[in-house]
Amino acid sequence: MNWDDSTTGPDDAPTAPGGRLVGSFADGEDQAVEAALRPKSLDEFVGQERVREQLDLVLRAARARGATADHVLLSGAPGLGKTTLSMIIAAEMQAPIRITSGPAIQHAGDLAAILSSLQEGEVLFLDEIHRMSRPAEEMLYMAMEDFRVDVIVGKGPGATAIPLELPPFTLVGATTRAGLLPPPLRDRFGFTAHMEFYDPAELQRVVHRSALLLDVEIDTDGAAEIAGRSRGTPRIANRLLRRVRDYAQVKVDGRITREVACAALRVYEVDSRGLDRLDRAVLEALLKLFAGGPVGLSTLAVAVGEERETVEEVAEPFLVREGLLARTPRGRIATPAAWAHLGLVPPQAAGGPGGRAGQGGLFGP
Ligand SMILES: Nc1ncnc2c1ncn2[C@@H]1O[C@H](COP(=O)(O)OP(=O)(O)OP(=O)(O)O)[C@@H](O)[C@H]1O
Repeated sequence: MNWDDSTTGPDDAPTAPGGRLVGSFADGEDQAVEAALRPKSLDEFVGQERVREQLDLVLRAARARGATADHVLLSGAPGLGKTTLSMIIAAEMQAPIRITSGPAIQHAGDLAAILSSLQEGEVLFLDEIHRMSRPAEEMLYMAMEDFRVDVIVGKGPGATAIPLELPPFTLVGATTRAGLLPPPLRDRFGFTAHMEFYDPAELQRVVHRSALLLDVEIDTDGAAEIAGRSRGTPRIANRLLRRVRDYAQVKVDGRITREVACAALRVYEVDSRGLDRLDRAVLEALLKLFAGGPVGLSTLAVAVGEERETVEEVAEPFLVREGLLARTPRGRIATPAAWAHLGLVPPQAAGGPGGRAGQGGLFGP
């Protein structure tokens, strides 16, 4: 996704309907299986060629110098492999890793406790670093630069700062919103990588790799079909693979072909472009009720019976990224691709209200 901070939010923010198959945040089941599916080295990590190459250099050079690697900032949408990459950094540096997140660090003292217990060379993975509290963030500046923090003891005029030396460590910060990071924090990272959405060929490799680890038989077309519906995100690819595997086990002989993948994903209502029921409901309302727009967000939300925020934060980012919907100052409008995807004819072309063309194969053969 063009994870453009100004126009998009997480595509399955907390308002998302529960258990969304194409949501990019990890659910309980994901967390249970993700450990088994995570690549353990840079060589195993699929795609993101430039990031991999640059990171490889950073880590090799640090290893050759016998030094701790520079701090690394990883930005990109959820499920693209930021946690995985942080673990790989630790593995490649043969260092232990400590995992925490911005929301877990509300007080500077929370951060001081973590920092003061780090071992030399340890990797500290700080997920959602943009959600850390301000005082903790300021403490981090000094820790990153000078490997030192000032612990404030007492309150008011009697408060004193006790300097605390820290062992050299590597901070790996992860954020979905690099634009929200204050520049002084961003500037303290020696290496910054933006993770892009994966192309279908890369996702196909992710699916094949995971199928092998899960002991699932899948052919090239079956993997391509799952990859094409995974919204550029390995986490979604792995989740769709597991659901298709269920279908293949119960309905056929366990082997995943294109036909099996299409039939399974029809059951789960994930269409050929990776849209789910909510995404299509928004598009259908826009096309059928409002002739493709422009229509205001609130009106559109009422039409689909969802909260405004759900439409804006859950459905729209992917529709915008796919070039199916545009946000304009006058309201939401559908693009020609949206008409084509739902197999409908725009009013101008039909010479009247939007008409139905032959129903395109929304879910594949
Ligand atoms: N490049 C990759 N190659 C193979 N598998 C990958 C890759 N990137 C991610 N995955 C798989 O996708 C899943 C999600 O990855 P990960 O947890 O690292 O994402 P994330 O960006 O940290 O997400 P979040 O921001 O929600 O924590 C993992 O199971 C991992 O195995």
